[in-house]
Amino acid sequence: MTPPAAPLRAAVLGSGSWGTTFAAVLADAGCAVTVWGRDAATVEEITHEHRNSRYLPGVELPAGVSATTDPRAAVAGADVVAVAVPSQRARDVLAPLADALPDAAVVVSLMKGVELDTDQRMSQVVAQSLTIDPARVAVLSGPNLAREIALRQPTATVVASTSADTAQLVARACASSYFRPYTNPDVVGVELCGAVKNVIALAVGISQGRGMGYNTMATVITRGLVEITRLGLALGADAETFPGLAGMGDLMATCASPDSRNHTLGVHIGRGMSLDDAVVATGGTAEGVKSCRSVLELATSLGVEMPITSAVVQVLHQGLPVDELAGLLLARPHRAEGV
Ligand SMILES: NC(=O)C1=CN([C@@H]2O[C@H](COP(=O)(O)OP(=O)(O)OC[C@H]3O[C@@H](n4cnc5c(N)ncnc54)[C@H](O)[C@@H]3O)[C@@H](O)[C@H]2O)C=CC1
Ligand SMILES: O=C(CO)COP(=O)(O)O
Repeated sequence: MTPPAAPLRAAVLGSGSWGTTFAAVLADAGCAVTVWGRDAATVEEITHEHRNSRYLPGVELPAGVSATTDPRAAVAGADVVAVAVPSQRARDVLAPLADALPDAAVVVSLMKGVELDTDQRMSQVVAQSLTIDPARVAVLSGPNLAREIALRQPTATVVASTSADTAQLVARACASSYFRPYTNPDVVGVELCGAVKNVIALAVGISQGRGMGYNTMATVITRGLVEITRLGLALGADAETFPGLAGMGDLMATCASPDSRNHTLGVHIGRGMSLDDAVVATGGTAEGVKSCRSVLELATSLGVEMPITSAVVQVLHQGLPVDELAGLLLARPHRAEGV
């Protein structure tokens, strides 16, 4: 009889809402998990009280999750390292760990952003800053609002990697009775879906903040998916990814849920709040605020048209009055539907 496989050891970098929730997912799937967090009080609370009251109030964490403020200790001996810090901070967090990462470890990005300045996707940032083969990197993305998962409500996700072995290892590490991973070799498509849906959720939030209803929401979501698809195809993604969990699935969850920070921030903007005030009122990381600019830059460099993304950039960063947004989009030349 073959002995049962040894439990995997996992590290999670980032003790915010998704990092802490994913640590619980990994523990429920049978991994021994260490979370790295910057904040000593949060680290203490996770380890000794099995809670993270700042980011996941009311949620009890599995006993198999402990935490440390030392990132090198967190990754020591890990088979799987998950990264859940704000995208724009990933490079600073990871680069000092390049010589601490175990040789056989795979790294999974949980982040949904595109780096400003370089316009790189997070899997590219991960591989570069840790100086590892991209085949050791995976991306996990899907309709995965942290709070629902922390309450163990069922959902599915996509684990993408250019290496089937890497994707399967990450899927094995996180699969449980409430969390179902599907693997996909299309890293570019899965990753773009996760980053750009945040921009579309901002646009939906803005329209709802202006009092618009479901027709507007459905129009923005549907044409938003067209924009995401257009950019993805220009970058070599697989067309089948976009109607899947990482594409349509995540768009639906993020654009519909009041738990989404991007959606919520958009509502504040739609109601007339300044960007600075909306960031504070929303709390947590709303990746679309920064990534809308890098996504638009990427699209422009490829000659890809992204009118909703462009309108969000204009409202958030270039002073376009919110009540001119709809007119701007609807005044565009008429065309045939489709990508
Ligand atoms: N919350 C969610 O439902 C989901 C979030 N994500 C993605 O996960 C990533 C992390 O998001 P959340 O955990 O939700 O954010 P969060 O705002 O809840 O937590 C962010 C964490 O990063 C830490 N942090 C902030 N600045 C930092 C810095 N300069 N250096 C190191 N750490 C820093 C904070 O202390 C905190 O622990 C984002 O890319 C987000 O798009 C993906 C799926 C679901
Ligand atoms: O990515 C998410 C759900 O899949 C979370 O969305 P927000 O980052 O907008 O909260």
